[in-house]
Amino acid sequence: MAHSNGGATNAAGSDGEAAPVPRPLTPPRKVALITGITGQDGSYLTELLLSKGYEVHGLIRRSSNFNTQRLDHIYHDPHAVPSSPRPPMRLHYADLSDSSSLRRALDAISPDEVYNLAAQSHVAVSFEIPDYTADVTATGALRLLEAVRLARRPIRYYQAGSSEMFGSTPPPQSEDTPFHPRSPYAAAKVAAHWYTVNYREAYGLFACNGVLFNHESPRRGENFVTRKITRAVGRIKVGLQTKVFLGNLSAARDWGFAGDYVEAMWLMLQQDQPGDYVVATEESHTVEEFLQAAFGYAGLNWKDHVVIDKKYFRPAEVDSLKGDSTKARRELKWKPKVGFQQLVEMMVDHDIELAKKEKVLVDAGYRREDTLAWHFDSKGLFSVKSMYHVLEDKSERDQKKQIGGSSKQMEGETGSEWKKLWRLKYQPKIKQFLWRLAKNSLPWRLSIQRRGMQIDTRCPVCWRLDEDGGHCFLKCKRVKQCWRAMGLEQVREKLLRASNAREMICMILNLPSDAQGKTVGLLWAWWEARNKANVGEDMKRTENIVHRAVPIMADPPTTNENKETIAPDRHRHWVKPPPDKLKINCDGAFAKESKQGAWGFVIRDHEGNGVLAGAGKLQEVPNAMCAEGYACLAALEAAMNAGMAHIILETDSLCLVSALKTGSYDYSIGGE
Ligand SMILES: C[C@H]1O[C@H](OP(=O)(O)OP(=O)(O)OC[C@H]2O[C@@H](n3cnc4c(=O)[nH]c(N)nc43)[C@H](O)[C@@H]2O)[C@@H](O)[C@@H](O)C1=O
Repeated sequence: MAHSNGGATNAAGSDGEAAPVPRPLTPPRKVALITGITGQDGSYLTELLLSKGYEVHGLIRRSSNFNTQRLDHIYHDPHAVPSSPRPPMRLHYADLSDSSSLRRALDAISPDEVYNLAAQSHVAVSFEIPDYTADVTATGALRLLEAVRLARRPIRYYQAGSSEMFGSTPPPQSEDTPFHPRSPYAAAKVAAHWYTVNYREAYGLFACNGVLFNHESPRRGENFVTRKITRAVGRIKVGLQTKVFLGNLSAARDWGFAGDYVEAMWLMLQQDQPGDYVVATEESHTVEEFLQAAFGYAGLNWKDHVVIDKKYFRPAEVDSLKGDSTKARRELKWKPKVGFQQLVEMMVDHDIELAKKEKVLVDAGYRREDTLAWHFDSKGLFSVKSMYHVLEDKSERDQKKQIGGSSKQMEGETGSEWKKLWRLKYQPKIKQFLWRLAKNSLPWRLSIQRRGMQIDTRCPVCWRLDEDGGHCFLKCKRVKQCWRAMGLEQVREKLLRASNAREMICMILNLPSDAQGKTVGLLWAWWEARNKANVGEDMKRTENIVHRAVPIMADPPTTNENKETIAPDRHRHWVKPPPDKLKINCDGAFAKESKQGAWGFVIRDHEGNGVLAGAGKLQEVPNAMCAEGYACLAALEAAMNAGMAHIILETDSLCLVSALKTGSYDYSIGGE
């Protein structure tokens, strides 16, 4: 198909007289980016694009659990086959509520086509979390459009619209039918629709809206009515359940097969001109008719099993949807392949098979109520200690992957170097400095530039060469004078052989104590002097730096063994941890109305000095306990990453404390 604007085809300019331009034998494969790739439509679209030779990239949100089940059959962990060529499908972290993450993703992936399928897509849920729905579904689309507009190359954009936008406007609904949304979800989709039209008209973007009517499949989420029904049919058929609770049975929908609908999305982006298209089967059925078809196909009578529950009625309902997809059929040459009855049968067949597998487990003795279980403990009980070990294990494995497997261990690395570091008897700020040095996270000028800031990258001391860690501490003309003045030239030469900062710190930790003290003193004193020079002050003379290094290396152990560490009133005063331990205080907050929350933690040493802190926001939190739990998890993860082994965890959530200590959890807290 031809591309008038922003297509992936390369313009190979030729005026008839120019020498022929050598071309690759096979055209480069097109690159697509999909938001919402882990959903039903994302997985079908990924399969379709891969079958057409595309390289497919998906954006996923950072969250504490993975929900990539629908992609498991396609996705190959790049670590598992490190030598294979560029895998055709890859996942990246980004979030529709964060513009900068979208910009970075587009820069890194440089796609030809972007499919925006991500949304908070449950209509009933949107009444409970309206502003989150608006942020992701409407403003998220706007953020992505803006990123597409600012991208370095033309990109074709698809916006997933919804028949819900028609709301109370009577059927049949076509591209010319006015919108009358009946839920926060539908209103957000209308906004995203018009943002897309506006970016097309204002900036000439190749941007299309697909107004898709309900589309289902065996991959449909289990809280949408069709899948809820077919799951119930399967479980009732094999004897795992007897009743299913539903809301309004008279609502009518135009239900098609998701696998057919993703083809329409793709076709829209292959046209000469961008446009908006209704995608529908043009056949409408009520929820009751769906029930009849599904239960009837399984030889059951739905009336024996369905119970009406008011809780599933919505504050405002969309009564009747039936699409008119004439335009898509004419211009895209698209039509659905799977009809209503075939769709119902496909879903019921799938869910009966699924229920049979469940039954096997139940018959084998797994018949018990769902409980929270800690997978890493044989009894399923959670403990902070086991969590620490799990995280430590993971971090070890990740590091091995990064350095190419266990055979390439770094010099001196035994996995215990962090413990060694935190046990050193220097002041906490110096230990923290060493840790940041090992993690390459000190703000050398080259590092700042790599994070996107335009600055002069030359060393602020010698002004000759670019400043990175190696230059700053080992190679700068002036720092070499300090090493020599302290009689540490041999140590410097040894450190120069380290292949990275972490290896250098390992070497320092393994030095004899006298040389180690001098080295640490010098590094710290040099860093202090360099920081002053960096903000325009005069650079200190060598003898001043050496003079400053001496008290650091001679700093006595900062133990507090004789001081009282337990305050009389434990509930009112923060109690310092003992000298060989660090204390984590964490807390979570939760707003019931918005289901939003926040977490934070601070880690302090035995003198009360803050060593590490963190905080963040949470979306869609079901209850306060979850926010507390998240705070605890974030703090432990941070402590583990920093190699802090001896820690005390303190939280004000009695419920969490009791869950951690006993492994049981009071379910009534979340009201669920
Ligand atoms: C095109 C559009 O399609 C979907 O939105 P939806 O039409 O709301 O889909 P649904 O399966 O949640 O509801 C269909 C009808 O079924 C009624 N209904 C009765 N009893 C239950 C019930 O128990 N659960 C549910 N979920 N619905 C029930 C409910 O009141 C409604 O009238 C989303 O993909 C959306 O993202 C989208 O864009």
